[in-house]
Amino acid sequence: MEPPAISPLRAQLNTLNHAINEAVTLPHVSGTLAVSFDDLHLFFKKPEPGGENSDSCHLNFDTATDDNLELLSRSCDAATFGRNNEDVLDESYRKAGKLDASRFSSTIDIHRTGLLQLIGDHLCKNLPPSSTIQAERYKLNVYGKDAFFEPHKDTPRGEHMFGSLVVVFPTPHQGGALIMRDKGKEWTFDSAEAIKKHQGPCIGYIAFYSDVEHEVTPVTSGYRVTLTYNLYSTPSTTSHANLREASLSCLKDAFERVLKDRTFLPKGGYVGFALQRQYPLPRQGKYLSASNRNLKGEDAELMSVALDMSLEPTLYLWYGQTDFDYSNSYSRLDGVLCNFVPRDQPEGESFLALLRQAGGKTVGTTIVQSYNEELDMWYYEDGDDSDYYEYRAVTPDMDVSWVSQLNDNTVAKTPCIVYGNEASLSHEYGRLCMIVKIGAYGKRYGTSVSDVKDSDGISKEDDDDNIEGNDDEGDDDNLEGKEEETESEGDADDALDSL
Ligand SMILES: O=C(O)CCC(=O)C(=O)O
Ligand SMILES: [Fe+2]
Repeated sequence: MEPPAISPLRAQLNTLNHAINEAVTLPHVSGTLAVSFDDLHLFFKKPEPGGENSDSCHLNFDTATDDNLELLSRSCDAATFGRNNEDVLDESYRKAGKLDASRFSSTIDIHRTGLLQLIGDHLCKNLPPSSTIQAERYKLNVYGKDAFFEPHKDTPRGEHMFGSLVVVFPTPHQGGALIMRDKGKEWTFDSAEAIKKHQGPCIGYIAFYSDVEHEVTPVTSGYRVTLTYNLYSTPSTTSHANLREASLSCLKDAFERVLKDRTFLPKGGYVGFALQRQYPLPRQGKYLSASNRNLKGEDAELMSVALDMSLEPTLYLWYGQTDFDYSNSYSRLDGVLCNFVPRDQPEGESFLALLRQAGGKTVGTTIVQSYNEELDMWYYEDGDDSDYYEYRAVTPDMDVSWVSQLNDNTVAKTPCIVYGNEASLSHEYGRLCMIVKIGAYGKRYGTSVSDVKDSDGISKEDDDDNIEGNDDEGDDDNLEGKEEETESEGDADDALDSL
């Protein structure tokens, strides 16, 4: 059977989706960096059976002997990792030694090496020039023969943590490559080889978004010593993007083409994008940060383009509804959009009802019809052949046309067992979506946000109740930065308290 014709709306949404996929940026950066001999000193505490009065030892990574490194290795504790909310010691998953930050001192000053600018140029292109990146020293890891670390994602330690940095010291070794996997792609950084080729004192480095899965392959000889850092970006208070025009233009062109097309949502509406990367969420009961400038890679580009075009992009957590109760009605609610992180589901209560009570917006998907020539009929792309516009007993707060779909039942949490490098603290990864408000044809592009609000063809009711544009100058606690919303903020707070 011939594949069914794609509806004009789906074709337009696909144009945007392709442009986003084209905008993909590498989620990591790696290489070697020349440093001075003086940057390579390490002081560490040798363990004493009794504890406290342990001797201090010293080595320089440029000249360290096997004996020096063996002593360092013996001074380490066995490295644990996070499995859900527990720190676990399991040598079938992670075999390595580690020293906590309080047990060693290194002379390398990462903020002085120029490495953070380089990382920022690759991973935080959207940050305004005034923003800075901070590297928080985390742990020293020592991998002897056969040591390794199985695939995991680094545990998020705050909303503004965007990445991880691994510095590899120049000790002779083989194996211990770092492999990263992301969206079906794989990259390997063999720091041992890279360092071998470098003349003079150097370090190997690799920085990546911390939601990128990574592993360390077994070391086959020598000692591999790494220093890890958590990377944070400061929330910015200046106007949005600093993206290079070249990388933006493709996505912007696609947006412009679609918006100029009079058949694309002629009366206006909402368009949804599943964000490509995962982000640390604030703790339960807190509002999502308005720090949408801390988005990563292609998500940052999408946000920048939408802001640039005055499209009122807003970030939400999406809770999908999968268990429809058709016996009750023909209602078709696809899910709820929340700008807060809900508390856990109390037993026996309807989670979606609670989300709604707390201020979540119920969402239906705009029906996209396609024509099948062979059968000479129109059908609904999502396979639902009931005409739910007629039967929909519960009207969703809004209909969204999805450019890219979020499908999981609940997407606020990384599903199943979470392997991290530390037991989860107050943050966990969540998937977000961005909803963009599109004005009616003739009033959508080049109009200011306030023009769009008043006359975009979206019903007044929608304007009042639904998505309010995020105040981009908002601070961490999102709604506190939203001046117009004091009433609903209070409501939402009360409702959250009752969760
Ligand atoms: O030592 C390394 O190369 C990576 C360590 C790591 O992935 C971690 O500590 O989370
Ligand atoms: Fe890691």
